[in-house]
Amino acid sequence: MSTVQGRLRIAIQKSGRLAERSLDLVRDAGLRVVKGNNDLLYRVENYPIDLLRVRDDDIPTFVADGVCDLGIVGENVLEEGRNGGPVAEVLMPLSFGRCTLKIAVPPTLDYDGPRSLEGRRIATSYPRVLRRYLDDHGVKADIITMRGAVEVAPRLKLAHAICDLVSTGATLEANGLAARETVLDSQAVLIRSPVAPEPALAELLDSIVERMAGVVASQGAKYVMLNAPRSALEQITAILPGAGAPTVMPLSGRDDAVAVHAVCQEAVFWETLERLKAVGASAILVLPIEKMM
Ligand SMILES: Nc1ncnc2c1ncn2[C@@H]1O[C@H](COP(=O)(O)OP(=O)(O)OP(=O)(O)O)[C@@H](O)[C@H]1O
Ligand SMILES: O=P(O)(O)OC[C@H]1O[C@H](OP(=O)(O)OP(=O)(O)O)[C@H](O)[C@@H]1O
Ligand SMILES: [Mg+2]
Repeated sequence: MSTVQGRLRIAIQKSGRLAERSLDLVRDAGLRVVKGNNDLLYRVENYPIDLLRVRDDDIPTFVADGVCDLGIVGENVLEEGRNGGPVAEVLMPLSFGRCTLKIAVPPTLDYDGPRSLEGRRIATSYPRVLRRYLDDHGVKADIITMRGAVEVAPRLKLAHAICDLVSTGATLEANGLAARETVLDSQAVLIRSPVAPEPALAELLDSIVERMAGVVASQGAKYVMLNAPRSALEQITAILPGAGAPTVMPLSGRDDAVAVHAVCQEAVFWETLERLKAVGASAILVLPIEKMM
């Protein structure tokens, strides 16, 4: 049973790359968050829920141990936290905090695949994930663990290579390093404790998870309305991304044309609209979707 009587707890990053989007997700799920006088704990005023704001490294353990019922954390941190102890269940990817853990090297290192790392020193904040990668590739190398500023290690002659998170690649470029191997693709995920909440809170927990799933599913989803020649209906349905079966309605005074309404689960690009027009669609309207259950 969860350690806090009468209230659920959600662990989110206090400050950093995931902090704002995590709070947005919680708010979009209908939780009214109020800042207390305690910076560590925010309260939710319309449900018995608290938000625990911590360093992201602590989130997997808090959730695995049942100190928190849910948590939002990067897959990279979750993987690094695996130590044979209890694990949190990954409920869903959240489509933010996307980055890739990569091995990068300076131009002075003659690189020809992971074997080139044999006997070298590699600096990283993810020693466990890197060790697993090296073992999988049969490479023996020394790992130097650094908390931050990993990218300066080769310049300081602390290491021959680094293994660090990359998103735009600007940090690597600024430090004259080139990405060579992908160790892990990562994004933020929602995790759930293996420790059940107290029975009175179980239903609330499930409904919060379901709401968050709805918020994530509606991100990027669009409601598309258009008029189409009846004869082009099949082509139009095929072009609409992730639309399933659209609603088709008659247009008054027109036997040859219909109105089509569809929820598109995947991104609708300008190219999509151009292709729709090319097969005869007109009066195309694309609306954002707020929530989806
Ligand atoms: N450049 C990036 N682009 C997108 N997501 C990133 C990037 N760098 C990191 N992330 C993701 O955001 C998470 C948090 O990154 P941040 O830099 O805020 O971590 P931190 O410095 O370890 O923070 P904390 O103080 O909470 O320990 C990372 O673990 C990763 O999942
Ligand atoms: O490929 P880029 O877009 O340049 O992003 C990569 C950088 O982002 C992260 O650090 P962050 O900026 O979060 O700072 P930190 O090192 O203090 O965590 C990561 O550790 C890299 O240094
Ligand atoms: Mg951290």
